[in-house]
Amino acid sequence: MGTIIPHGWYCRRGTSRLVRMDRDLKKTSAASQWQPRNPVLVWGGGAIGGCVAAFLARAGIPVKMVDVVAEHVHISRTAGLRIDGPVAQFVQAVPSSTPADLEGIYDCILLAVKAQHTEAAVAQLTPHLSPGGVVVSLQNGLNEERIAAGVGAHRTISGFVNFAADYLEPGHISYGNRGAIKLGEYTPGLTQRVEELAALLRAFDPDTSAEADVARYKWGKLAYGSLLFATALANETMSDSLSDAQHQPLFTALAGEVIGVAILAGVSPIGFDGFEPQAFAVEAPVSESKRSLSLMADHYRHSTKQRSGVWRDLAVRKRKTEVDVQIGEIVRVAKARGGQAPITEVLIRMIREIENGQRSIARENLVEFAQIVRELNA
Ligand SMILES: NC(=O)C1=CN([C@@H]2O[C@H](COP(=O)(O)OP(=O)(O)OC[C@H]3O[C@@H](n4cnc5c(N)ncnc54)[C@H](OP(=O)(O)O)[C@@H]3O)[C@@H](O)[C@H]2O)C=CC1
Ligand SMILES: CC(C)(CO)C(=O)C(=O)O
Repeated sequence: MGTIIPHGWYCRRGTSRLVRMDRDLKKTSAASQWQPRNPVLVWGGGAIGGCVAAFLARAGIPVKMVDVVAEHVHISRTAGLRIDGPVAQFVQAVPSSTPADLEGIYDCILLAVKAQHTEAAVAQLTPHLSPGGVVVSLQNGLNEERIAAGVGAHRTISGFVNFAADYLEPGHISYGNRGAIKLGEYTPGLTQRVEELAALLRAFDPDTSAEADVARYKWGKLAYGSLLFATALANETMSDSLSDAQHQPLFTALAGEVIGVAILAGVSPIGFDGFEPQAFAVEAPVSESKRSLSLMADHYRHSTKQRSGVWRDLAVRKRKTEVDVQIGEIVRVAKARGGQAPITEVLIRMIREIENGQRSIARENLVEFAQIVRELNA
C-alpha cells in the first residue's frame, strides 16, 4: 500500500516531500511547485465538487471538472465559476467538460456526485482512470463499496467531508462554512498516497487530514447526517431545529440508534464540528447530547447554508434526496447484522412521503416523528 499512485504528479520536483499549503492560500507560492502528470479530475461539479475544483484551480493546480449540467460546464470554463459566501469570494475559470466530451486518462479523480449517482458516474469515469490512479469519494454515505466494485478496492480512497455549500445556479456556488475534511484508505491503514492526497486538498482547506481509519468519521457523519435529514422535515433552519428543546429527545434517540448500528458493524465513530458520538450513547446523561446538539447548531449559525442539502433537494430543487443510498444503508447494515434501526426507518418513510408529494415540509412532522418514537420505546 502507499505506492500505487506514481510519485511526482503532485509532489515537488525530485522529491516526495509533501508541500504544506500556507493558510493564506492566495499568497502561497506552493501551487507553482506542483509537478502534475495530468490534471486532477473533479467528477460532479456541484456544491462540493465545484468548490474544491475552483479552489484547486485558483491555487494553480491543474484541474478539470466534469458535470452533466452542460450550462454549468460552459459557464465554469468560460466566464468562470463564481464562489461566494463568508469563506471566500472569487470567480475562477475551471477547465470543464461533460462526461460525453471528456478525453484523456487521469491519476486522481475526486468524486462528488450525490450518492445515488455513484454507480453511473463510476461507469463513466472508469475508462479515464489510469491503472495506478485513484477515485477519492468526497461524498456522504458508504459509497466506497460501489466505487471499489467498479474500479477495484486498490484504486478506491475514502473521504469524509463536512463543509457546507449550495449549488445556486449554473456557474454559481455558495460556500457556506468550513468543516472537517478527512481522507483515508478504503481498507484501514495510513499510507503515503493518502498523505499526499490530503496535502493536495489543503489547497482547498488547510486543515484537511489523512486518517488511518476514516470509516470512523464516515459513520459519525451518517449519524450526523441522519440529524440533518430530520431537520429537513421542517422549514426551520438547522440551527433552530437542532437547538429546539422540544426536538432534542428525538434527535438524541435518532443519533443514538445510528451510533448503535455503527458499533454493531464494528466501527467506533469519532466526532467532529460539535458532534460527539459518545454523547448520544444510551448510557450518556441527556445533558451531553443536548450540549453536542447545541454545538452543532452553533456550527451552522453563521453559515450562509442555513438548511441542509436534503431540505434544498425537497423544497427548492423538487427532486429525490439521497435518503435510500445514504441513510437507507444504516437500516441495511443493522439488518445484515441481526439488528434493527426502527427510528431511522420512520425517518426514511417520512422523507419519501415528502419526495412523493404525500406530505408537506412542516415543524409538525418532527412532533409526529417524536410521538412515533415514544410509542416505539414504550
Ligand atoms: N452540499 C453540502 O453542503 C454537502 C454535501 N455532501 C455530500 O457531497 C456529495 C455531493 O453533494 P453536492 O455537491 O451537494 O451535490 P450537487 O447536486 O450540488 O452536485 C452534484 C453534481 O454532480 C452532477 N452529476 C450527477 N450525475 C453525474 C454524473 N454521472 N457525472 C458527472 N456529474 C454528475 C449533478 O448534476 P444534477 O444536479 O443534474 O444531478 C450536480 O451538478 C453528496 O454525497 C452529499 O451528501 C457532504 C457534505 C456537505
Ligand atoms: C444533509 C447532508 C448530510 C447531505 O446533503 C449534508 O451533509 C449537508 O447537506 O450538509
